[in-house]
Amino acid sequence: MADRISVKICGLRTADEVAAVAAAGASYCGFTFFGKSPRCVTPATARELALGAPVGLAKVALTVNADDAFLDALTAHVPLDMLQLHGSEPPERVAEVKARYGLPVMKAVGVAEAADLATVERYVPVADQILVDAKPPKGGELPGGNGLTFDWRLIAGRRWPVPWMLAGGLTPENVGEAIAMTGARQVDVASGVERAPGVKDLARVRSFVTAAHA
Ligand SMILES: O=C(O)c1ccccc1NCC(=O)[C@H](O)[C@H](O)COP(=O)(O)O
Repeated sequence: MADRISVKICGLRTADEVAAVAAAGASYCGFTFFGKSPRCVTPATARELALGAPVGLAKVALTVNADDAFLDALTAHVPLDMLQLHGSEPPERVAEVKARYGLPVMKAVGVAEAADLATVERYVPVADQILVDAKPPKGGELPGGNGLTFDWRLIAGRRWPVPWMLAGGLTPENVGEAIAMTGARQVDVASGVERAPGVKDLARVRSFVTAAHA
């Protein structure tokens, strides 16, 4: 039997959300550290959530062009399993972060057209994982978490020599089709399982994980 699809639910803000995500069978939970995001949490809140997370649920910190001072404080304070770099960090910065903190690093890359796949290739030698996400709208406030899909046919059948996750506009309704079309073995969602910006709908979280696993 093929391995089960791994699911990451991103942008958690409460202990109830963390517990529900774990109980639903997700593999990763994400905490967002980006001031303009409705999903933003402080390191102090993330610490409490991370300390209360069940064993086996990987805790991912999402940052956007964070400097060493922020990452030093974050990693000293919050027990984390992975760093997700969601800004315009170049490959050299990904390598630097990986070496400095000794944590696996996932680099998000926005895809809107075939040419963007060359960007994915640039990160393959340095990132532990790649998050293949929709490209954010030009001039938008958020570099991710916008609920936008991209044309999944662009990556149908594509394989990279590092683990990768599919993200961007996924929902309980479309995640099965997205997996079937792209061959993704890992999926990530933020807004598609919310009832209001930054507030997870726990029934949709369960439906998403069930649909991904099906
Ligand atoms: O979720 C945010 O608010 C966010 C803010 C800044 C950078 C990235 C952000 N989210 C990134 C994620 O990991 C999302 O899960 C991914 O972009 C997909 O989001 P969505 O389309 O809403 O499922």
